[in-house]
Amino acid sequence: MTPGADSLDQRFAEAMGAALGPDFPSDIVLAVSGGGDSMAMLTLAHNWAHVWGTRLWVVTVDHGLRPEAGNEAALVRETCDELGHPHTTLRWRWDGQGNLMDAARRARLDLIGRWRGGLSHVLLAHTRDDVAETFLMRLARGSGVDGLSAMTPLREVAETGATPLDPEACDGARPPEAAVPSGLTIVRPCLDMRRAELRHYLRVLKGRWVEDPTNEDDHYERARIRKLLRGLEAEGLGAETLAATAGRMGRAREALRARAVWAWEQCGQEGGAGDLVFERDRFAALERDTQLRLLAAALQWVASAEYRPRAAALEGLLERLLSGGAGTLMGCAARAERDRLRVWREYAAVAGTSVTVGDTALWDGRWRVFHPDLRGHTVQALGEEGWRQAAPAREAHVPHALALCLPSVWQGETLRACDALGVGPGATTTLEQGETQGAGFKGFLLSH
Ligand SMILES: Nc1ncnc2c1ncn2[C@@H]1O[C@H](COP(=O)(O)OP(=O)(O)OP(=O)(O)O)[C@@H](O)[C@H]1O
Repeated sequence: MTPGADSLDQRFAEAMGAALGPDFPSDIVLAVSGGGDSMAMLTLAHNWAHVWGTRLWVVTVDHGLRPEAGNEAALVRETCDELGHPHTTLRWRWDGQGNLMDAARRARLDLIGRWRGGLSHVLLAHTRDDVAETFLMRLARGSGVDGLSAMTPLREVAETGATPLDPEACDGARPPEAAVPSGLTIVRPCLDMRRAELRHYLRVLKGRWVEDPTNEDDHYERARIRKLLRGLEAEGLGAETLAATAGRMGRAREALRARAVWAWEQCGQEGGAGDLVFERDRFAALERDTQLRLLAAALQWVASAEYRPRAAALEGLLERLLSGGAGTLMGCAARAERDRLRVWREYAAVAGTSVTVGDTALWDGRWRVFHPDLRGHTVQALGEEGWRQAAPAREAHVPHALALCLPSVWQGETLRACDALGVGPGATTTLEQGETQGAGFKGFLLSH
């Protein structure tokens, strides 16, 4: 039996309470596409916010992918006007790069992150059906424990960077900036609800929503998976079972992650050039999953890469290291040294990349270079030429291969500074890998 509207309001309030704890933020962002799930969430959040005196900021991203997208944004706006919440439409256009659905999801979060001002919480309307579908999709792709883990009701996400939002892309109100910038937390209060329950809720309340035709279009993997799921449901392997399995995978992942963090504390260390070092004997004594997990995370951290390396390539590199060899993967170099294993950035992967001193952009996705005296000069890898020019002033003992990939400041052809080597005017280069924000490799391990 489908539960009635009251019980869904109750469950929503409980989910919010569990996710936020006793200190509710005064203002919250709601990402609403106009589809059934998020339109139901809008009504649930409206009822909830009314009780708690919370202000809701509703945002719709118009991906410009379908002619109806503008109408969907208009429907959300109308509903917000009726309910008395500010609504904003953010516009995005695909540049044709990468997988469209993936790019749209990324762009959505990025745009909302830049628009949100000082607000820290964004509500998404993922349901238990989404958990089951994602599980099936990942299963079909051959994912391991990490990929099969269920989404969580609360997730801190990577800082979206300081690129300002283009005012042309924003139609509507913008939340004010906070005195102290905060991280971004995604809240999924509908994660224990079924899509059918949310639609029923909207029908009972005579709420409106738009059915996205791509949800039934077999060109999209998501649509095919939904069909497959309906078939499996008929055979007794329903969304509930799959979602529960995904939940168990999440717990398994937590346990494996905790072991990797423990192992890192036992045998790992950050080097002085953005590299990572493991004590060879202790690393060799770890169980295979922990070794793979540490090596994968090390490569990801050093390369600032969003994705884990492919399993086969990772296994190959691990074998080479364990047998005393070396290799490269994902723009990183790794080698066994006398009593250590080291992973560092491969020079070839950063040669030619540059930012300007004082830019908000990080160099190589993780170095912040700030020199008040050298503003406007170029940041790039040290390379052979920099190594040669630095020779008279080189202080620190950084091996040649590692030094090549160090960020350094250039004025034309002349090396002006390289902090790790003690060259130039003072240490103002910091490792600030986006989402770990100074928490270092341990912070990265904890969040991956
Ligand atoms: N264009 C968009 N603008 C704002 N928020 C969005 C948009 N698309 C998705 N979202 C948010 O992300 C959540 C998950 O996105 P997904 O594409 O998986 O949604 P869905 O299952 O189709 O849900 P809905 O029926 O609400 O569109 C949505 O429930 C919604 O909160």
